[in-house]
Amino acid sequence: MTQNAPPDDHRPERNIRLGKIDKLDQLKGKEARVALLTRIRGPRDLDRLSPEQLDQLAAEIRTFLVDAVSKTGGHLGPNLGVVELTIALHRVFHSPKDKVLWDTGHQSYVHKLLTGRQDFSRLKMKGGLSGYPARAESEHDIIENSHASTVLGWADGLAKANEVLKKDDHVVAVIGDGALTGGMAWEALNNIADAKDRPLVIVVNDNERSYAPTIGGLANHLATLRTTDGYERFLARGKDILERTPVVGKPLYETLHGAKKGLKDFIAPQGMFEDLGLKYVGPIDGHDIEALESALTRAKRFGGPVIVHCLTEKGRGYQPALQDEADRFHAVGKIHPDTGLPIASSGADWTGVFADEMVKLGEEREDIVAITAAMLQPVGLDKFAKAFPERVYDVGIAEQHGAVSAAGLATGGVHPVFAVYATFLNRAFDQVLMDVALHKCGVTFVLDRAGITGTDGASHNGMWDMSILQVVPGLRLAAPRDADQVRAQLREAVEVDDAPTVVRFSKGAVGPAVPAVGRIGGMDVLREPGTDRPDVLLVSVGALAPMCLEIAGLLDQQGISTTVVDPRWVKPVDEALAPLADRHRVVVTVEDNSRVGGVGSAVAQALRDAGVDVPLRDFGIPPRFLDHASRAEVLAEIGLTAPDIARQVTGLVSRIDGRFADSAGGAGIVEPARD
Ligand SMILES: Cc1ncc(C[n+]2csc(CCOP(=O)(O)OP(=O)(O)O)c2C)c(N)n1
Ligand SMILES: CC(=O)[C@@H](O)[C@H](O)COP(=O)(O)O
Ligand SMILES: [Mg+2]
Repeated sequence: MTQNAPPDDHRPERNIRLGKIDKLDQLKGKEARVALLTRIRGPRDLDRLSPEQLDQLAAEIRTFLVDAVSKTGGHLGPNLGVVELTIALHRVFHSPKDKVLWDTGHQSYVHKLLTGRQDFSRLKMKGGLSGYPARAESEHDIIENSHASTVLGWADGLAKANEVLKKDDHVVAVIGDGALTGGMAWEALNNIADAKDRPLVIVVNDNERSYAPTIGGLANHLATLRTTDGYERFLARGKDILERTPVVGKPLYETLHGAKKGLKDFIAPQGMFEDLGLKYVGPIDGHDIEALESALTRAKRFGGPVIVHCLTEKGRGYQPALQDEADRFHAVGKIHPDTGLPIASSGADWTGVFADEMVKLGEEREDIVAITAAMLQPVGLDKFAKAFPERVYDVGIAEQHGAVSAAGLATGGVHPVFAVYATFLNRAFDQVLMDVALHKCGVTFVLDRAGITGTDGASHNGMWDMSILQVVPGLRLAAPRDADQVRAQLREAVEVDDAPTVVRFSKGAVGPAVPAVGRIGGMDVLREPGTDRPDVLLVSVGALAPMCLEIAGLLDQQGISTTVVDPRWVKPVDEALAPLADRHRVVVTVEDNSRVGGVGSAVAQALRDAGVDVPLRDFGIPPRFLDHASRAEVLAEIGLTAPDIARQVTGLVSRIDGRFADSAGGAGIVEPARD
C-alpha cells in the first residue's frame, strides 16, 4: 500500500442498498437476454419503463457489458459501476438539449448504449466505437479528451454560455472521485461556487477508486460523507415519521428542515462543498434508480450549482471485477467472461522492464523515491511500492503537483523518479520547465505509452513529449530501443542530479534486443554502410530501431548504402552527429513523435548550427489528431512504415544524383502523399 493511501480495511463500510438484481450470476440462471436494451433507441425510450423494467434493464446492460467488453477489452469496471446512474441521468435530463458531460469519458459505455449505439463488436478498433465520447459518433457526446479532471471546467463554460444566451438547457457533469483529485477540478469548483444563481449539476461518482483506492484528504472527506447516515436519508425518514405524527409532527418537521445547516453538519458533515458555497445533496445510493432520480430531479430544479454525491461500486455485479483488488478491472484486455482471466498472456513489456530495474535501483540507492499520478500499477511502480512502501508517493490524478513535488524532493536531497504516461505529462509542462529545470533539479521522468498507442484514440498517443520537452533548457531526453537500453538509460538518468532527465518508451511488448555494432560519440551504430562513401545516415529513435534496420535493408536492395545510428540520448543532439552527417549525402530521422519540433527538427537545427549542409528528411507523426485504431494500423495510415519510408528515401536519393531514370517507371518509386 502506498504511503498515503489508507489500507482498504480502514475504509468505512459502504452502506449501499443492494439493488433488486445486482449479481450477474443471479441473472445468468434466468437466461438473461437484452430484450429491453435492444428496444432502447434513445434516452426518451427510458421514460416509459416501469421501476421493475428499469432494474431489468440495468441487469441486461451489465450482461451486455461483460459479454461485449470481454471480447474487445476496455473499461469494464468503471462502466459496470455507472449503470443505474446513467439510466437515471438520461431519464431526468433530456440530452442532447441538456448536456450530459463525462470526466475522462472511459465510463461512457452505458451512455452510448442508451443513446443509440449498441454495436460494441469493434469497440476501440478501427471503424468501431471509440472507447470515449466522440462528437463524430453522436450529438449526445461533448468531451472526448479522455484526460481527467476537465469536466467541471467544461461545465462551467457551458453554464456561462447558457446564461449569456438565456437558454434553459441543463448542464450536468459527472466526475469520479479520482478525477476530483485533479487540481483543475478545484479551479473550476472555485469559479462554479462563485455564481450562486447559475444552474449547474455536478454528479460525484464516488466509487472510492481511481485505479487503486483514491488517495488524499479529499478521499478521506468523501469517506466521512459516506459513513454518516446520509442527511437525505435521515430527512426522508424523519419527514415520513413526522408527517404521520398528529398535530406536532408537521410544525416540528418544518423547524428541523429550517435548521438544516446545523442539522446537516451534525448528521453528515458537508464541510468542504458547503463551505465552498455549493449545495450538497447526498450521499445517494448510486445503484438505486429511484433515489437517484429523486436527487437528480431536486438538483435539476435547484437553480444554482449543486453537488449530487453518489456512492457507486466499480465492477458492480461482476465477481471477477469485484474481486480484483488492484483496480476492479479498470481497463481489461480480452478476458474469459466467466472467470475474468485474460485470454492472451502478454509477454515481456516495456513497463515490466522498467518495473524490475526500479526495484534494483531502489535496493542500491536509498535516495531513489518514486511518484505516480494515481497509476501505480499501470506505470510499473507496484513492485517498487511493495519493496519500498515508504518511498512511493501516489499524488492522485495530479501530474502538475507530482512534478512540483518532485522538484521539492530533489531539492531536499533525494532523487525522484516520476513515472507517468507521456500524454499526461503534457499538462505538467510548465512545472517541468519552471520548477524542475529552472532550479536544476535532478528529477527523472519515465514516460510510458510514448509514441502511437492507437486504441485509446487521439488524446492517448504519446506523440508530443519529444517536441515540447525540446525547449526545456538543460533537460536530457533518452529514447531506449530495447530492454537493455531501458535499463542502461534509466541508470544513466538517475545519475544526473542537476537537471531533469526523461526516459520514454512505447506501450506493450518490448521488441527484440537490437545490438550495437559500433559507437560514435555517445551514439550506438546499429548498422555499418559497407562503404567509405555511404549515401544515407539514418538516425533511428527509440523503439523504431527494428523498423530502421528494415529500411536500411530495403535501401540496400536499391543499391543505396546506409549507416544506422541510435543516438540513445536524443536531447541534446550528440556532438558527433553533425560531423558524421557530413560524411553522408542524405540524413534521415525516424521517430515515434510528432514531426513538428521533434528529434528531426532538433537534428536539422544542429546540422545548420554546424554548417553541415546535407539534405535531411524527417519522418514522424503528422501534427493532427489521430482516430482510434491499432498501433500498426495508425503507423500504416501515417506512412510510418519501412516500405513507405524506404520508398521516399529512394526517391530523394534518386533526385539528388539522378541515379535512376526520372520516368514514372524509374525504379518504380512512387512517393506516398506526405503530411
Ligand atoms: C490527466 C490524466 N491522468 C491520468 C489518467 C488515467 N486515468 C484514466 S481513468 C483514471 C481513474 C479515474 O478515476 P475516477 O475519476 O474515480 O473514475 P472511475 O474510473 O473510478 O469511474 C485515471 C487515473 C487520465 N485519463 N488523465
Ligand atoms: C482512461 C485512461 O486514461 C486509461 O485508463 C487508459 O485506458 C490507458 O490505457 P492503457 O493503460 O491500456 O494504456
Ligand atoms: Mg473512482
